[in-house]
Amino acid sequence: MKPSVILYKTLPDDLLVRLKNHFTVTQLKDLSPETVRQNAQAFAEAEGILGSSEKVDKAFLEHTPKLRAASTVSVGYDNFDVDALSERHIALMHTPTVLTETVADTIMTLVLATARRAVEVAERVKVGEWKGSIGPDWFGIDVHHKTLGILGMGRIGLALAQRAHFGFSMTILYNARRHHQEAEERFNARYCDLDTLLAESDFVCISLPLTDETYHLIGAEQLAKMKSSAILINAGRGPVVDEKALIQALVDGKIHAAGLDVFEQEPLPVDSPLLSLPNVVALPHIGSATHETRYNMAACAVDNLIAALSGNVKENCVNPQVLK
Ligand SMILES: NC(=O)C1=CN([C@@H]2O[C@H](COP(=O)(O)OP(=O)(O)OC[C@H]3O[C@@H](n4cnc5c(N)ncnc54)[C@H](OP(=O)(O)O)[C@@H]3O)[C@@H](O)[C@H]2O)C=CC1
Ligand SMILES: O=CC(=O)O
Repeated sequence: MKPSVILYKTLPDDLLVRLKNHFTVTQLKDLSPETVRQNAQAFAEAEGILGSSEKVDKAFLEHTPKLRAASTVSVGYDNFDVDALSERHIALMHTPTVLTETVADTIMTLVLATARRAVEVAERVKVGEWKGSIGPDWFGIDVHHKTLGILGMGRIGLALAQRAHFGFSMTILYNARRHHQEAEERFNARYCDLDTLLAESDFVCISLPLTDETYHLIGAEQLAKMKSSAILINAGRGPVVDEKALIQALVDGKIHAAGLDVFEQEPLPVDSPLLSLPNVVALPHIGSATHETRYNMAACAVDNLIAALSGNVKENCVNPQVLK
């Protein structure tokens, strides 16, 4: 008999067929307590789950006594209680690498859009304000040859450094838990402590995961250390930045602008003060959202679940110790 799995995300048709070739699939809209209650038998039988963005904690796991693998269509896994999964010997699979280049492109988009005020001035054109030669009140600032500070020199940080170094002749500073020889050798990146990076960067780009250590890593104190001409870009996770402190820093002119793909609450509430600030570019968490990359992520997640439930994992496992 095929193992039972819960799918809580829409998959392209061919990937759904691939999943169904291996498993008995119950497709549900989410993992909310209500959905779990209404489908108690399916959760009781499930050996695998596949989807994204839903919280998977101890309380959820009580409803899935047979679970052996969870496959997330994302690289970030802060919505999973990894310790609780590991205690139960449940493998957590994720999708690194396939999205790296696309997310780095998104970060560069935010760098350029904020520096050149592309969204703001395009809106002005649309409402008919472009009536003659533009003056300094529509000007932006240069990106090329500036200093880019990267918080988190992992896969995405490295791909960003490549773009900034070769494409824009930027000086690269970075902070991570350890030194990254590849970044230093290929992109002449310089390791800095956080305070130095904040003080010297024209652009501070966050590509960090959300963990206990990175929660509110950037607050009022850190924002005050940035240049008043500097721009903050966050494409890691919203709660890495204290959003209230960021709004205050933008309102007070402590920093020049912000480009944000992630927020403390998503979707961003329509009454967020961020939306009324002209120097903020707010994107709806589109870091990896291209047709090609989202397809590749879904395919990777399907293959990950097949590998995990057939005891054939070679890569992409967050807690490989459970496989021993
Ligand atoms: N906006 C979006 O749509 C997307 C957002 N993301 C986010 O980007 C994150 C990074 O992805 P990826 O680059 O693949 O992950 P990696 O694991 O490759 O890189 C993470 C980097 O963060 C560093 N880091 C972790 N904790 C700390 C800390 N406490 N202090 C300093 N540095 C730290 C790591 O340091 P070290 O190298 O020293 O271990 C590493 O350099 C994801 O976890 C996710 O949250 C990812 C994809 C899309
Ligand atoms: O935010 C997206 C991810 O893949 O993580």
